Amino acid sequence: MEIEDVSIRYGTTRAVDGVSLSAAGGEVLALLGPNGSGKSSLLRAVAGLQAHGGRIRREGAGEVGFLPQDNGARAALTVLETVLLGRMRALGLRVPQAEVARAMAALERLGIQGLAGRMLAELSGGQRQMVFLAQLLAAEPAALLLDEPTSALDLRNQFELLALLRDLARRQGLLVVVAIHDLNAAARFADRIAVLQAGRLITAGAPASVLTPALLADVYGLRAEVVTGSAGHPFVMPLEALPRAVSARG
Ligand SMILES: Nc1ncnc2c1ncn2[C@@H]1O[C@H](COP(=O)(O)OP(=O)(O)OP(=O)(O)O)[C@@H](O)[C@H]1O
Repeated sequence: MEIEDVSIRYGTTRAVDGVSLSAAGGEVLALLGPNGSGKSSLLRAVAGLQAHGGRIRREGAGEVGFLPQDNGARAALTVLETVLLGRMRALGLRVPQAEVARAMAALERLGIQGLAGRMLAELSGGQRQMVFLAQLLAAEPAALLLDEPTSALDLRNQFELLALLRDLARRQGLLVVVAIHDLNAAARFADRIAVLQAGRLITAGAPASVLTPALLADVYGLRAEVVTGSAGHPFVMPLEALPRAVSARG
């Protein structure tokens, strides 16, 4: 995937400003940055859902799975498909067994096969988040664009999901681009980290080279220590919030 000089405006707001970035199948790229720094806008543009200046090229075939951030209805169904689902019982469940097995396998990968018969509306926020992830996985995409996929998940589910995504990247050559606020989760599971601030790409590279005290001060306004965790990944420990610099707010 090649993102070249991409800019996105909403009226007079410049949400993304001349971002260039490339990523390849087999890697997990984490998009970091403060609230309003342009992560979601950039992901939506890559997913083909957002008008933008510049160029975005995806090489190779294969579907792109996109998990949007908003917690509302996330089912990737058209209106017609949704209404047709209401006729499923009347029409008889004419989904081939192999497809049901594939869907169950996606649920099992996420450890939520036990939810298969439940109504979506009766699930918790985190359970729903996992269901929509299963929906993406079942489509066996070549690339996954995920906007804060772990925001509603407990610590264990966060860990398992990110580990699963990294495994899929490694074993199936999937490209995973994930916008995420948890710096330590990004450090643990991403091959590369790209940091946005006020729509601009500040830096991109290996977690250990990107997550420095200087960056945390400049971009997040935090005085922080960065230590090397036992797994060899950088681990960020915020110490205090620095006085807000007016120019640094998104
Ligand atoms: N539909 C919209 N109309 C107008 N402005 C928008 C719209 N969507 C986003 N913005 C603005 O564009 C900028 C970037 O927003 P975006 O959602 O891409 O940031 P983000 O990094 O994903 O933020 P967060 O971490 O809070 O999810 C912000 O200033 C935001 O207010």
